[in-house]
Amino acid sequence: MGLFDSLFGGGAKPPANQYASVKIHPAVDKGVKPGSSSFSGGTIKCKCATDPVIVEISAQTAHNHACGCSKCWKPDGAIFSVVAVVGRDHVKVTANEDKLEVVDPTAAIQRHACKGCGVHMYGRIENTGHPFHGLDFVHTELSDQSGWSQPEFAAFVSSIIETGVDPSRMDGVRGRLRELGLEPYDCLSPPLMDAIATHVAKSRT
Ligand SMILES: N[C@@H](CCC(=O)N[C@@H](CSCO)C(=O)NCC(=O)O)C(=O)O
Ligand SMILES: [Zn+2]
Ligand SMILES: [Zn+2]
Repeated sequence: MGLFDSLFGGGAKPPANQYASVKIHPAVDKGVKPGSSSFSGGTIKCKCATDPVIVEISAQTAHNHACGCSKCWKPDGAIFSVVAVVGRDHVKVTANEDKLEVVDPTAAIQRHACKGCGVHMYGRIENTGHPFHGLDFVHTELSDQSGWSQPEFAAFVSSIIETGVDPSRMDGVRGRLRELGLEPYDCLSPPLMDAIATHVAKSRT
């Protein structure tokens, strides 16, 4: 055994990017880009080559995360979406609003999608009793600006199986998420789950 191994316990050290071949989403696959604390918003645009839908977001986003659920919009080939929240008063459609339709009016989050390209431009909660009422869900990868808040964790990870990922791939997926610093959870992160439970507890009293 060499000096290094005798000092540090021996055994092979795993490479830092052991799971780099596992693709999560183009916005994080090369590493998570930090947001900017001085950033205060910008615009997002759908993928239509002509007459794109444009949405102005006049604030920094929060709680950005990779989401494995079946309902959030994902770019082609991605197994996760990347989605953040922002106060609904800071979200304004500024071009081609007539191209938007609600994907599923019965869902808690009403996702307004472009009829031309299918991209979800914003998800809004209309139920005033919902813990996240007042927050809209947006995909900041649709923006040309940089500085948006960075993804912090991965939510609804087990849900990727519902949209076709083979269960045998889950160790690799969770391994890659951890390498990227996106702690994987099968629902939301503990602070968000606590916020939901606090809301429920208060609404019972
Ligand atoms: N296994 C389900 C989970 C769907 C789900 O509950 N998604 C969450 C998170 S979306 C953004 O983080 C949610 O709040 N959904 C409410 C809604 O979509 O209206 C699945 O994969 O479908
Ligand atoms: Zn479009
Ligand atoms: Zn989701």
